[in-house]
Order: sequence, then structure tokens, then C-alpha cells
Amino acid sequence: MMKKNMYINGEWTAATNGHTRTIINPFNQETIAEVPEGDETDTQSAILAAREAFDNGEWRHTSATERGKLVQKVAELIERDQQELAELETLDSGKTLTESIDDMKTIAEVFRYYGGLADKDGGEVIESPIPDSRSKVVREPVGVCGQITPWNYPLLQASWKLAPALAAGNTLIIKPSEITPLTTIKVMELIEEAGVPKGVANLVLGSGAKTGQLLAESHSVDLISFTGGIETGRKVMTAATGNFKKVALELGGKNPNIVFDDADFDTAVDQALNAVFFHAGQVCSAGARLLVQDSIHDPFIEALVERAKQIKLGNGFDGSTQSGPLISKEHREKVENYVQIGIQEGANLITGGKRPKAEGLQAGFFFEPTIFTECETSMRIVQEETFGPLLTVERFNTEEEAVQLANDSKYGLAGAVWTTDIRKAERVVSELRMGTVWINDFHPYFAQAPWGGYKASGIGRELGKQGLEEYTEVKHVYENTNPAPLHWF
Ligand SMILES: NC(=O)c1ccc[n+]([C@@H]2O[C@H](COP(=O)([O-])OP(=O)(O)OC[C@H]3O[C@@H](n4cnc5c(N)ncnc54)[C@H](O)[C@@H]3O)[C@@H](O)[C@H]2O)c1
Ligand SMILES: C[N+](C)(C)CC=O
Repeated sequence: MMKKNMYINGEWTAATNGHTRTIINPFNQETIAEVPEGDETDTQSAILAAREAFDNGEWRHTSATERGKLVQKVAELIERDQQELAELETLDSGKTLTESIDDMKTIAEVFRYYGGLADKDGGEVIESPIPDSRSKVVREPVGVCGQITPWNYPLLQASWKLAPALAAGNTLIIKPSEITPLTTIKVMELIEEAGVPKGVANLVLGSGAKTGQLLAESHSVDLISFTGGIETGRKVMTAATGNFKKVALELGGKNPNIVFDDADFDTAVDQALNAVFFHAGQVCSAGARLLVQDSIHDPFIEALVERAKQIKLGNGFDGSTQSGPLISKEHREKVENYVQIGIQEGANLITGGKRPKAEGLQAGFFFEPTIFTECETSMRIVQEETFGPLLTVERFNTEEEAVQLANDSKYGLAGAVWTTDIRKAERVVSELRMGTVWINDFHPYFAQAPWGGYKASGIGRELGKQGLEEYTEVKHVYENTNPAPLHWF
């Protein structure tokens, strides 16, 4: 069993209270690691270290080029240790090793991208309307950043925060989900190895209530970046009002996947499965809400159900596994509860809806790929994020109806449109109120393109140049080139 520590002010440390937490593998519930269960005292130490490193340290005065090189060095180290990181992620989260390896490649690219972007914005000289003056606009680091991440893409979500924060010259405290901390701990070791100065990057481990909440509340923290569910996001945003810190929120989604009758049928079926059942549906942008044009509804659902029944659940380390378990006992119970809600609401459960009976899956938190048809937009299973392998299907007739149904949600994270008529796709896309829209695809995201939500799916953007800008303040510098008394007074 691994034993790991927190990283505060350049030191690997246990929790001050001596408490620990065991980390389990969701595939078989075996204990894989023991980590500190920190609390407010440790969080406060990490905040103080980050504050000192920002206010009195060298980091923010280090040239952007040098900072960028260090961030790129982290990318190289992640690539060097890719296999170890991917195995840790699979052990901790249950996702397949293939998914974890893909995640690690994306993560290295994110560090490389922000390392490269660090010195590309030298500010902007602007035209001043006042004679004898010069004006420029520069970007500066925000200061001390609190970063809180979820369990479904543990290191990937952390990388979207760590890389731009460091590239922009901030100091930070990251708090990963208490149930999946292992890869974030490992990447902190790599950040240390790369040579990032002590106090600049800090790691606290513990429950959200005892660590994350303080990051959001503390007046010594200048920015809080949170990825997680909407109810926690609400708490974070409320706590952040104490000192009006900058807030970035990446929250949930209930993402419509719209299939028109002129779409390539087989591709749309194949990708509709991937949209919702990838990583057992534990994806913020999962296509958990399928909207199918009535004229192809029945054959489409028939093909979908046939394929859903064949999805191979299993150990993420087994090369033939297509989907791993859910993350925890509590989370599986939440998904099971939504199945009951769907049945009570009158939706038609046509496959799944229960735990698999197969041998070898009984110790893990597995759940069958589940499909409900004849759903109505007003149903809770259509409106709420179930975050599991649960697909709801609604019918539509016209383009306008598809748009109206798709937008009828408090969320606005992502969505997709399947059609061979590109004009129709463009019309629909322009009406969808979502941060990412795919045409004839589902799921792609990459370092260069911004990611984030409309409406209750969040505030701000990660990735792309916008993801770096979140970690900067904008300063206007005005110079009077011919100062003289005004004689006003
Ligand atoms: N929009 C995105 O890019 C994106 C990406 C991944 C996950 N998510 C969302 O994350 C959710 C799943 O993750 P989860 O179950 O870990 O979410 P969660 O909200 O339960 O927890 C997220 C993090 O917040 C911490 N936390 C809990 N209470 C807190 C508090 N009072 N103050 C501060 N921090 C607190 C947790 O310890 C954890 O680290 C889903 O809703 C999913 O859609 C969104
Ligand atoms: C943002 N993404 C798609 C990587 C993970 C969402 O849960």
C-alpha cells in the first residue's frame, strides 16, 4: 500500500491532526493508498506559504519565458512518467487504462501549451485620446489561487488549473477530490522536480468542508477555481464573496445530443453510445440526453439498445474492458435512485437499470448501461445530472423543436448536432446556449480551445488563451509625458 503526503511550502508533510484516509480501488474496493486527511490548520499553512511566495518570493518576477520553460519541463516529466501516472489514475478512478493514457497525453499537451503561451502576451500599447501621454495595457498574475478539483478526471482537471496558473506567475494551493488524490500528488512531485520554487505550488488533502471551503473563504486567496457539482459550486461562490475574490466555476451539464434523420445513421448510433457511456457516463459533458427525430426514432433506438447491451464492463487494466465501475458506493446509489425516479415519472426503461450479475464484477461499483425512452423534458431524469450510464431519449419533429428542447435546461455546458446538411447544423448551432457545440462528433476537447459553460454550467473558461487570461489581472498604465501643474486648486 502506498503512503503519501501533502506538499506545503516545499515540504512533504502529514496532516497536523495526524489523521489519514484510505484510498480504495472502485473496481474491487481494495485499499491502494493511505494519505493525510488534512483540515483547516494545514490549509491555512498552505495559504500562508502561497501568500509569502507571491508577495515576497521571486516567482512573479521571474521572466515569463523562464516560467514557461519550467511549465514545459513539467510536460516532459509527465511524458516520462506517463505509464506510472496512467496506472495510478486507473487504480484510483476505475477508468480504463486506455482512457488514462489518453488523459496523460492531453495533460502533457496542456502543460506544453501553457508553457509556450507564457511569454506570448507582452501587453498592448493603446491609442490615448489625451495629448502628451502614453497608454499601455498589461496582464499581471492575480496572486494566490485556490484550486479545487473533482474525482472523474482527477489529473486532467487539475492540469487545466495548474499549468495556466504557473505560466501566468501565480502561486497556488490545489485540493483534489479526497477520493482520487493520487495522480495530483504524483504531479506535485514532478512540479518539485522541475524546479518550481518552494511555496509556489502547494497541495492540501482532505474533505471539501475542511479544506476547500477555507480556500474559498480565505481573504488571503485572490482567486478560486473550482470544478465540481453545482451545489458545491454555489457554496464556493458564496464563500468567495468575503473578499470578492475572482471566481472560476466549471460545473455540471445535461448535454443534448441531437440526431436528425439525414445523419449518417451508423456513425450517429455509434457515437451516441460513446457520448453517454464513455467512462460510465461520469463525464461533465456526457451526451446523456438524446434527442432523435421522430422519423428515425424506432430503428435508431433499436440499434442503440442492441449495442448498449454488448458493452463490456470490467477491470480497467483488462484490455478488453470498455467501461469501468462507478466511483463509489454512494454514487452508484445515486444513479440507482435516478432509475427509480425515471420509472415513477413514467419513462420507459428499455435496457439496464440494475447492477450487472456477471462474475468478477460483484466487488466493484458497476452499473449496467441504462436507456429510458419516451422521456419528457419536464422529467427530473432529463433535467438533472445523473452522472452515470443513464441515457434519456426524447423525440422531436422539426429543427425549431429540437433547439427548443435542447435549450430547455438550467445547464449549458455542451451539445452536439448530427446531420449531413451543414446549413441546418450551423442554424442549430447558432441557437444553442452552450459553451461547446460539436457538429457530427461528440467529446473532443484540446488545449487550444476554450472550455466552459453557459448558464448554471459555470463561470469563466479553462483551456485556450482564455484559460490563461483567467489567471491574470488587467492593468492600464498611463504616462503623462509632459507633466505640468493643473492650477485647478
Ligand atoms: N465543467 C467541467 O469541466 C467539469 C469537469 C469535471 C467534472 N465536473 C463536474 O463535477 C461533478 C462531479 O465531481 P464531484 O462529485 O467531485 O463534485 P463535488 O462538487 O462533490 O466535489 C468537487 C470538489 O469540491 C470539494 N468540495 C466539497 N465541498 C466543498 C466545499 N464546501 N467547499 C469547497 N470545496 C468543496 C470536493 O472535496 C471536491 O474536491 C459533476 O457535477 C461534473 O459535471 C465538471
Ligand atoms: C472536461 N472533461 C470532458 C474532460 C471532463 C468532464 O467531466
